[in-house]
Amino acid sequence: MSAPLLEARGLAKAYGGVEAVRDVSFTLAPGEMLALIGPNGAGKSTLFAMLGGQLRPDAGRVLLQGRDITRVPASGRFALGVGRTFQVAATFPSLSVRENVQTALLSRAGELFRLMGRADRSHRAEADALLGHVGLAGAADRAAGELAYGDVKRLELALALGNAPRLLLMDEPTAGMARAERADLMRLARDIARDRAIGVLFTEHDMEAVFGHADRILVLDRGALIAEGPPDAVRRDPKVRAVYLGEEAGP
Ligand SMILES: Nc1ncnc2c1ncn2[C@@H]1O[C@H](COP(=O)(O)OP(=O)(O)OP(=O)(O)O)[C@@H](O)[C@H]1O
Repeated sequence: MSAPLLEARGLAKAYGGVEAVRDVSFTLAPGEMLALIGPNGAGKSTLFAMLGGQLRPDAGRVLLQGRDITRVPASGRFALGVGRTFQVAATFPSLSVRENVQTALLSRAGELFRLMGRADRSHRAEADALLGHVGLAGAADRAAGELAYGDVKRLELALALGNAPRLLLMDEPTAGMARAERADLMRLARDIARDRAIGVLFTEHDMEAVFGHADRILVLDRGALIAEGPPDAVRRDPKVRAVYLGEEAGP
């Protein structure tokens, strides 16, 4: 059997006396949408940062297609095909939508230093193809700063795809979006994950986005993984229900 796309083995991290993440293990397959949920303070951000390379675990391993990347920093993981989107979108507002994607493509190719005067020509066809994938073909010439928020999130997805990731880490992809836009973005991410065999791990507070669009869900509580499985099984799980009982965002 080939190695999973991503494997976490016994990850742990403590801040002083607070065990933020305790012995967490899971795998992620190519093309799979895996959600990471849990109440406030459960350890989601800490786990996410260990997978992205922003934080070194106290114990445990992170493997990408069987390769141990535990000690590889974020920049090195990016080069190995680990992409990331952020809660607050990172775009250049004064550049056009197309130029934003061209810039990401140039930076992948290590050509950023030659950017001046070239962005208008370089990687134009590839940028337009990516914008087509995320439904922004009609907005290519607009300044990124003029986009509606939902479209900024689509642009961010196009920027992440510019690096041809194998694994995409999405931190609260639908934060701040209207309900209808949220479903659209999640569908888009899911289609892209399947079409390109990209494994997607996302944290999310919006339970509709999670239970409607994840193939599988990991549930953290006080640093420990208390449940893992497809949405229906996780929704019925008594441990999960107990954790979310009385919480507004309960599944
Ligand atoms: N830099 C830090 N120093 C000390 N304690 C921290 C630090 N970061 C997180 N913690 C603690 O670690 C635990 C896990 O926090 P973490 O932010 O990973 O949870 P979370 O699930 O992402 O929470 P939220 O949903 O509120 O963002 C919490 O008890 C938190 O207070």
